[in-house]
Amino acid sequence: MTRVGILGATGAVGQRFIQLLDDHPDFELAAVTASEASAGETYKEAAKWRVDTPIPEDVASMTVRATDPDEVPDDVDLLFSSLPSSVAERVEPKFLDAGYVVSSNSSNDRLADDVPLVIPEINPEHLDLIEVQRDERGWDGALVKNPNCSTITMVPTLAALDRFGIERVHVSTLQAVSGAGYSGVSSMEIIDNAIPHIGGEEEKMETESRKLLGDFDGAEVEWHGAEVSASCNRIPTIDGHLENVWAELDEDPTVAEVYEAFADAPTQDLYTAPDPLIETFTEPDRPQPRLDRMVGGGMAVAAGGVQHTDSGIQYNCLAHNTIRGAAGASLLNGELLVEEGWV
Ligand SMILES: NC(=O)C1=CN([C@@H]2O[C@H](COP(=O)(O)OP(=O)(O)OC[C@H]3O[C@@H](n4cnc5c(N)ncnc54)[C@H](OP(=O)(O)O)[C@@H]3O)[C@@H](O)[C@H]2O)C=CC1
Ligand SMILES: N[C@@H](CC(=O)OP(=O)(O)O)C(=O)O
Repeated sequence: MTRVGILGATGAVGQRFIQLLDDHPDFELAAVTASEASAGETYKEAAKWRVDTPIPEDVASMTVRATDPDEVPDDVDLLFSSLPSSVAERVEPKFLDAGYVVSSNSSNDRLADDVPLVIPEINPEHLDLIEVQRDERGWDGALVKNPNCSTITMVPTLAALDRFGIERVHVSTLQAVSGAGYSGVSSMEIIDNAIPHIGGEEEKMETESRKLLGDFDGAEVEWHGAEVSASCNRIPTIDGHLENVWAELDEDPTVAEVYEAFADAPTQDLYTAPDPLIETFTEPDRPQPRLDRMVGGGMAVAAGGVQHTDSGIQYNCLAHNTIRGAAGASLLNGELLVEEGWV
């Protein structure tokens, strides 16, 4: 068993970690941290539990610790981080200096040259950037990031299409309110409405996707050369980000060849990894958030509606933003870190 901890365990993503870690065959939850305001309380007292399964009994009675390396037991081998990025930026390096391996969902440092930004099925080899990171930063620990939830929804489909050569991508998103956290968008703002702006999200999709699809030569990642432009919108769904993608390719595949490429997407032999990675739908009105966000236990990407247009191949994709887009993504990176001997 690998003993794990969660930094920011009482939040929306932290709660998903707890749900996904319950009954995990290889990970044992040994520590939960949050802000000073929650430290010292039991988890049940500190967390405003919103997930649709009960708090596991053993977690409910755990004492929440302050988010400080001195508060976390030394025998914890792996930490998952779901702190606000402004906090993570300040706090994660302290854990890395103290020798912890951190699989983080927070957006700080995702684009740093020496930080692996990883989707295990797509670019597991980027994990070897840890060697470069340790040389450059002098850390005994290691920092690995998963991408933004909208980015991770689209990138597996782009990786599949890259066999035809991706030149240019346009994407328009319809993102669920849970992506902004429980108090992120007020009901008066979002009911009967759509908001055509999510701060920083477009830039994240445009940059993180190119790093994820880039080539790693053992020393650095050369970003993919495709042009990516994104337009991000908030809509009143609870979970599941739906995206309309236009991909301009070097080759001109048939619709059937595109579906075949999606169905061939690689998988990983890891506990939380779905198989297949991409569930395909040939019905023109799928995928839909309410119907399809739980494909592969919330860890798969749903894709469908493939057609030829004057702007290239057009299709729709969808993933669960707090599972594949957040806690599940970090958890899967943790499983890869263990599998590859970094923990
Ligand atoms: N919600 C989502 O769908 C997604 C979120 N993310 C990212 O994941 C991260 C967490 O998001 P989310 O769970 O929604 O956020 P929440 O605000 O729900 O939770 C934040 C967590 O961090 C803790 N925390 C806050 N301030 C501090 C501090 N100063 N020191 C230590 N701990 C602190 C909170 O503890 P306390 O309860 O004591 O305040 C809580 O446990 C963010 O970086 C977010 O951008 C990424 C993808 C999707
Ligand atoms: N911005 C995303 C959620 C999020 O927090 O993303 P990131 O992990 O890049 O901070 C959304 O609103 O749906």
